[in-house]
Amino acid sequence: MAVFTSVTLEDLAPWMTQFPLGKALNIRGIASGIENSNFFIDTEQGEYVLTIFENLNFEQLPFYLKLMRHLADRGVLVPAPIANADGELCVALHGKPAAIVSKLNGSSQMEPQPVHCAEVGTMLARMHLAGRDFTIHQANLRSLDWWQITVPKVLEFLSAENRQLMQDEIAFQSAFALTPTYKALATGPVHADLFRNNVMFDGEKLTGFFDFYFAGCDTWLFDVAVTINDWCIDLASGELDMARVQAMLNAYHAVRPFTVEESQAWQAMLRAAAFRFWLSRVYDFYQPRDAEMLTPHDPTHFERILRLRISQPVPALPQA
Ligand SMILES: Nc1ncnc2c1ncn2[C@@H]1O[C@H](COP(=O)(O)OP(=O)(O)O)[C@@H](O)[C@H]1O
Ligand SMILES: N[C@@H](CCOP(=O)(O)O)C(=O)O
Repeated sequence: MAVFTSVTLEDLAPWMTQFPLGKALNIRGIASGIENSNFFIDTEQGEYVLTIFENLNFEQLPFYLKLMRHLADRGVLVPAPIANADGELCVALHGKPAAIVSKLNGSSQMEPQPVHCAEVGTMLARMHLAGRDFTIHQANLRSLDWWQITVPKVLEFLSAENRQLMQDEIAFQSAFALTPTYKALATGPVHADLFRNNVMFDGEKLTGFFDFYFAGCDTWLFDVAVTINDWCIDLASGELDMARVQAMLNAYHAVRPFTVEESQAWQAMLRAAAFRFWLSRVYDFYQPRDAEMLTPHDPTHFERILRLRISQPVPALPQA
């Protein structure tokens, strides 16, 4: 259950008067989700999502909410945060930061076909381009610096074989980040967690990306790699599905062409994207937060994917 802070219509009605959305008519909790308390709300203006942030604070939230607003204003399909009468996107409710965003239609597509992957590739490229003039900088908080701090904390929990894999990969990625090829990669705001459960579809039509709370500034190629490693694989084996890979990469490339340096970095970046989620899943598994709130994801899934991306050739990026 993902309503950690409960809100009634009586609580909501006076709070809502600061937003230009008319009267609140109905509120219902959203059961899925693991981080925050989420609600669908109906107002005189339409349907919205209210989120009460359980972990992020008032200093951290402007980056995420302003990025979503910036992207929405440029036609990227993401929930648009609604400002109150003072222009604020984040306002206290029951003493915690809260925001109202537009509701996306549809549901997550958990068994994607090439047509869905092409939609995601197109919107991802549009999102990267639209983020170029976003002026707030926040690093991806789950990138190399975090990996280097976190690896020593989890090594003791791993088998000798996996310890070796983790040490080899952090050494490889640390060295790769110093190369001219890596330094030539385009960067900007990225979603960094664009898994199947963070995108809405209405049939074959994408209606939006959401859950931006791992977003940060990083290489665009890392974002592509994270997305490919979830959307374009056989979930049981972790093997890439070529039809879905080609559909996503070609659609992305048609909007924002890949560069020569990105082609050179592609396999390393697929490894980085697998490594990032292997590490965070191992960390969450052995150092869980409030246990009753969180069923840790299976770390072996991304260990398997990492081994495959190291040992097998990866499909080339399209070239101009
Ligand atoms: N803007 C939105 N429009 C429609 N549904 C949404 C929106 N934001 C969240 N949801 C719904 O709420 C659920 C939980 O949201 P999520 O961001 O995954 O929560 P958490 O941050 O707690 O993990 C999603 O699976 C989705 O069904
Ligand atoms: N996608 C990550 C974990 C983040 O969870 P989310 O539900 O907020 O996307 C993983 O699979 O490890």
